[in-house]
Amino acid sequence: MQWNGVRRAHSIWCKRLTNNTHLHHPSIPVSHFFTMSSLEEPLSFDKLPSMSTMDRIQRFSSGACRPRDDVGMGHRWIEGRDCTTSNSCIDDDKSFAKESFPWRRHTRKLSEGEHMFRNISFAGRTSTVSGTLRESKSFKEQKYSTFSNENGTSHISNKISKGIPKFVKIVEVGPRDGLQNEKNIVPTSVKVELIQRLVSSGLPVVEATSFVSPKWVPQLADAKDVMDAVNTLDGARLPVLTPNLKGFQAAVSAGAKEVAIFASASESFSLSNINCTIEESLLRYRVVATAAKEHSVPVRGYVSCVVGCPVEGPVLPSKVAYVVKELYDMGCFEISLGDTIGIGTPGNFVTENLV
Ligand SMILES: CC(C)(COP(=O)([O-])OP(=O)([O-])OC[C@H]1O[C@@H](n2cnc3c(N)ncnc32)[C@H](O)[C@@H]1OP(=O)([O-])[O-])[C@@H](O)C(=O)NCCC(=O)NCCSC(=O)C[C@@](C)(O)CC(=O)[O-]
Repeated sequence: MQWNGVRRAHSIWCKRLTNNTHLHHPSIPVSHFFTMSSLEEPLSFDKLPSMSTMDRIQRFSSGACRPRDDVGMGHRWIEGRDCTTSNSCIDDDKSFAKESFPWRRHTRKLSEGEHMFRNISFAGRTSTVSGTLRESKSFKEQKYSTFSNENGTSHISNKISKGIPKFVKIVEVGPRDGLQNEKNIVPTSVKVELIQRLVSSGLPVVEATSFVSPKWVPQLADAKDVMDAVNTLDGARLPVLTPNLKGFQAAVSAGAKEVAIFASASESFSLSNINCTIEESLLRYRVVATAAKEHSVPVRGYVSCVVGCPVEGPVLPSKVAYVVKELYDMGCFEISLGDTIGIGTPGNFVTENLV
């Protein structure tokens, strides 16, 4: 599978950046994407027919432990705390406790009542979330669990095998999503080379950068220079994030041929990430979408926190559906559903009646 090829072909830089690849199912305009870590489920898609039911459940459940070799730089997978092998998460957990906790892509199980204390950094802004798992917003209280009985297991198993797409579209977002939280500024030339290599590896879509406020995301302040250098690359689409009209105009001036707008299904996440409510963001994005239409620039849409939010906990599907419909009505040709904090497992999706 292409994913394997990408991981093998590149240096540790690229390995880490494939941690930020988003997968899209192309057969419907509204597609699901889950931000995957390096040896996550995509690697197993092609192997699924030969896997036993229990293998499938383990691979797709939140209890799976990531072998140390497969942990990308800076992306620690801390689930599976019960592991006891030399590849176990126990060591990871110790160092995990010492390091700062980027808000995205990390989850870990805490015992009931254990204190949760996180520095959550949304693109340059850091806030602290603290509480215990007994508190009302905890995922545990909200019945985030994987099925463990036989009926549940076979139900998930059936769902998984029926739902496996025949084709998976990879949207590589490493140069943008992978870099945006890096403290040390990566030189523009390195970013450009990274994009060139990702494109030459055969990836069809490589999100190149963001035309966002440099005050919020200093790492991507060179968006114009990056785009100037890569906008003539053949062989892949190179969308860029645009949070508002200003960003859209700058992107188009720099030669961007596709843009992405990014809303959230969680009010708190929207405020933290783009400093406005969901409704305000949709107003902005309508303006961007209209301008994009005038310039014949395709617009991808993102909806973040479709399973849960680091602040609010579980997110209702109806909230997700609302934002998706708005983006769809604006003209987004594709909408990615983002499991932004990496908690989505087959048994983890909240149904309206559980909340
Ligand atoms: C949305 C804003 C701009 C609001 O930021 P704000 O501070 O509320 O906006 P503002 O309009 O008051 O502008 C503040 C300053 O930024 C400037 N500014 C304003 N817009 C731009 C722009 N486009 N390009 C360059 N500069 C800009 C503007 O000109 C002004 O400059 P000043 O007058 O102070 O010198 C800010 O919050 C922002 O840039 N946020 C971006 C955050 C971000 O990039 N987050 C990460 C991406 S989202 C994500 O990762 C989720 C996703 C997509 O991966 C999906 C998933 O995984 O779930």
